[in-house]
Amino acid sequence: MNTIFIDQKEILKRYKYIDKQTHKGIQGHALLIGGSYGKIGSVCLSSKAALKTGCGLVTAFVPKCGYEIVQISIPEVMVLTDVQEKFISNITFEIVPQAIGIGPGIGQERYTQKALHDFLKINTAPLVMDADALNILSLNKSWLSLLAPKTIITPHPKELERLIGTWKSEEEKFEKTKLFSKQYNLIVVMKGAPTHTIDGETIYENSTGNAALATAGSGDVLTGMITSLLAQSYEPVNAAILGVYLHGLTADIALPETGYQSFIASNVIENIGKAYLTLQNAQK
Ligand SMILES: NC(=O)C1=CN([C@@H]2O[C@H](COP(=O)(O)OP(=O)(O)OC[C@H]3O[C@@H](n4cnc5c(N)ncnc54)[C@H](OP(=O)(O)O)[C@@H]3O)[C@@H](O)[C@H]2O)[C@@H](O)CC1
Ligand SMILES: Nc1ncnc2c1ncn2[C@@H]1O[C@H](COP(=O)(O)OP(=O)(O)O)[C@@H](O)[C@H]1O
Ligand SMILES: [Mg+2]
Repeated sequence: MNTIFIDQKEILKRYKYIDKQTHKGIQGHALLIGGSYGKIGSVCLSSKAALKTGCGLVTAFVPKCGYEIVQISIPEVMVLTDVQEKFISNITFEIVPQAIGIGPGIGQERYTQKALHDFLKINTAPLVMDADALNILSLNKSWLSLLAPKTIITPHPKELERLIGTWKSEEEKFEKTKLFSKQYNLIVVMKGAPTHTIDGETIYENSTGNAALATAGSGDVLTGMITSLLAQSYEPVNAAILGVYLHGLTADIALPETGYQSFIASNVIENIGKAYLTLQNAQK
């Protein structure tokens, strides 16, 4: 098996410094599409995480009921709304994002499924798919062929099972996921403890993170972080690997202060800066 252990040394090979002359227009524009009535928090978490991971602009596309929630909870984020009040039914926008993350909290309404299908048919931006976007794909497996090469998917074990079916051993899980990655030319972020990112035959095993991450919304945050890195022009596989590494590192940094139990997804976002600083300090 071709497994690469992703530690700080491997990350420093991939991490890109900020150009002193940069501006928000070239730092990348990320679009996060998600949320439904009662789950607007997920897209708030993804959007804020995207900003804190360094892209220049973030727009959230949410159902109408999410408009004020996103505007008030994260004023830095721009908001576009669907025509429907409680769920997404028609994904249209005039902005040109450098990357899109779709799925957190989006639900599986029939109209949302159709909206996802129509979106996949026309989308050309680098894409991260998570949560209910993956569950919708599991219900409509023929749509997998609509995904552009190197689309990143970020399933937790249950979402992965819905996509590839059950496995009897860890070995079988890896074999089936590699086959799936090759069949559809996808990058699969197999979330777990630890998380493995699979790109065809290559497995990248992450070295950061701990059980404090077992908390609502921590995956939604990861989606925003990887989308942000994609928007900043990281190659998809490097966006996935670096996003997973920084995400885990936030929990390692926060653990002495929060303990396992009181760490929440917002603490991931709060500690992204410190996680980045470990990389900058290591290169001095
Ligand atoms: N504030 C908000 O708006 C939030 C909104 N959110 C949004 O809600 C939507 C539904 O997402 P979801 O992941 O909660 O539901 P679902 O896909 O049924 O999976 C749950 C089942 O999967 C399993 N499982 C999970 N992890 C596992 C592991 N590591 N290892 C093993 N098994 C694991 C476990 O199954 P069990 O073991 O119980 O059989 C568990 O019961 C989605 O759109 C999301 O973005 C949430 O992010 C929360 C915050
Ligand atoms: N025990 C654990 N150790 C390390 N990481 C974990 C652990 N439990 C969960 N995580 C991480 O937390 C995140 C959970 O994602 P997910 O299940 O999608 O959460 P949500 O949908 O609530 O946002 C993943 O990145 C996963 O790897
Ligand atoms: Mg999730």
